[in-house]
Formats: sequence, C-alpha cells, structure tokens
Amino acid sequence: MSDAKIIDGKAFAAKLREDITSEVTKLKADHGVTPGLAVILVGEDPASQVYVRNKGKQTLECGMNSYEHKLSPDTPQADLLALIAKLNADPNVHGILCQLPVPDHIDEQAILAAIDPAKDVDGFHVVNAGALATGGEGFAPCTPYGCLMLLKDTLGDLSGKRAVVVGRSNIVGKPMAQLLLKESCTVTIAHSRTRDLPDEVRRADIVIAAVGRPNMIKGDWIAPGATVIDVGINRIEGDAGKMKLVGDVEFATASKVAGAITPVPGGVGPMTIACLLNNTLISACRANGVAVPKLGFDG
Ligand SMILES: Nc1nc(=O)c2c([nH]1)NC[C@@H]1CN(c3ccc(C(=O)N[C@@H](CCC(=O)O)C(=O)O)cc3)C=[N+]21
Repeated sequence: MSDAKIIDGKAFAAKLREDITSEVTKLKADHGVTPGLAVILVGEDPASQVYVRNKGKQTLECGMNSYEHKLSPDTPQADLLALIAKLNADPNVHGILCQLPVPDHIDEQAILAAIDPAKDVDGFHVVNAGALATGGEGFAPCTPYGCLMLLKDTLGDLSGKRAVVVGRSNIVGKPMAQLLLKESCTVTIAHSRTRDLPDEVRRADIVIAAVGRPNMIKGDWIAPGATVIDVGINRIEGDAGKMKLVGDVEFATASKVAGAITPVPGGVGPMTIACLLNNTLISACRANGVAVPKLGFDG
C-alpha cells in the first residue's frame, strides 16, 4: 500500500485568503464597504489568546477591519450582553465572534442567542443551525465548512459516499453531518456510546474525526483508500517534555492505509480561520445587497 496523499490545508487556506482579499478590494472600490469582524475574548486562556491574535492578524491581512474586545475573566454576563447589543447595532461590524469557551459564570447559550444571526459568522446561533438543517440561507460553522472544501477538492463529487463523523458536538460533528448530507453522502454519526467504533469507521469512504482525543483512531480502523479529515487539535507532551500538537487520528499508521489525509497542524486548523473571513465577507455582501462570491469550491 502506498502512502496517502497529504491534504495541505495550510496552502488551501492561504489561497482562499488570497481570493477573499481580492473580493474585499472589489467591495471597497465598487461599493465603499470594508468588511469588519469583531472578536470578543473573555478571560486569559493562553490557547484562546493565540487564536484571537491569529484571527485579528489574518483579518487585517485580508483588508478587513478587525475589532478586538478583550474582557477580564470576571466580566458580568450583563456587560457581555450589552457589548453584543452594541456590536449588533454597529453597521461597520459584519461579523461577531465570542471566543469559546467562556468562563463558568457565563451562560454560553445565552451569549450565542444574543448575537444577531445575520452577523453570526461562527454559525452557532440556533437560527443558523436550523437554516443549515433545513436548506435555508445562513452561515455554516467554519470548521466543518473548511472540511467540506478540502473534501470536495480531494474527491470531487461526494454523492453516494459513506461518511462517518466521529463526534457529535454542535460546533463540528452535527453541522459536519448536515453538510455531508446536503452533498448526498450516506452519513453515520458515531460517538462515545457507539458500539464497535472501529467497525463503523472501517465501512467509511470518508472519515471525519472530531472527538478531541489524541491519536484515538488507528490505522487499522481505516478502509484502504479512504479520505481522512482530522479535526482534532490536541496538545500532548512529546520528546524531551516538549509540547506538540497531534490530531484525533494516529497519523503514522493511518497515513499508510488512507488514500488521503489531513495533517495536524497544517490541515483543518488554518481552514477554520479562512472560513471565518469568508463568512465575514459574505455577511458584508448581504448587508449591502451585493452578490455573494462563492469561494473555496471549484465551479
Ligand atoms: N467562537 C469560537 N469560534 C471558533 O472558531 C473557535 C472558538 N470559538 N474557540 C476555539 C476554537 C479553536 N479554533 C482554531 C482555529 C484555528 C486553528 C489553527 O489555525 N491551528 C493551526 C495550528 C495553530 C497552533 O500551532 O496552535 C493548525 O492546525 O495548523 C486551531 C483552532 C477556533 N475555535
């Protein structure tokens, strides 16, 4: 068995950001509109700080405006809701993202519900989750949407393929399953209570791993030639006590069997931010009655 094709999410995301930058340039020149993304971070979680910094940097690089709101960890929920209300009403803000997780004293669902669905570029509001499930116009969550771009770039038409999504979270597993269903895949959602998980995975042409457990999915679970998308981003101790990033799939064994596989890092992660910028561009177009460009997919 020859080794799998490595799906270069980092390069794909860079190309997508270039296309977004061109569209932003046009939007400014033709309509005088600059897309704006507001990112809210409550608290000082180091990983979250890194993500927020990267988002801000890439937002500016695409020619968009970036508004960062860093709030102390003990910010009352009412203050956060007041900030969201202000951003909802601000015409210069086209996308609003509140970095998750939020501290325990804040009700995550209340925060997500407060964001105007038309500015919910994360796609986490129930209105957007419902639109995705029923075929309406909304925002698809960034991580699964990025996975779909990589899958279609790798495989072309997905219809009739067996896909297994391992993980049932609201932010990845469930919306991923909806997107694959829209592409006419036969979709299985597996999770911690699934009986004989290796067997479910072995039946799949497409494996989406989104459980958050390092190296859980082994090479001998993968059907020869299958396409493997690894959403996991796990920090574990590597050689000499140095921390390293690994996915939910055991890459060394899976890459011997799969037809194509995403690495961690450099796979799905960069796609998440690129799709966030894409959603912000879409929002700015919709808010100004401009035709929405369809980026990230051929044809
Ligand atoms: N409201 C909200 N929306 C989010 O989209 C959101 C969130 N909260 N909370 C945290 C997670 C995590 N997330 C990532 C984004 C980019 C990379 C990324 O670019 N990863 C690089 C490596 C980065 C590194 O070295 O740490 C890669 O995989 O190559 C990873 C993870 C967005 N999230």
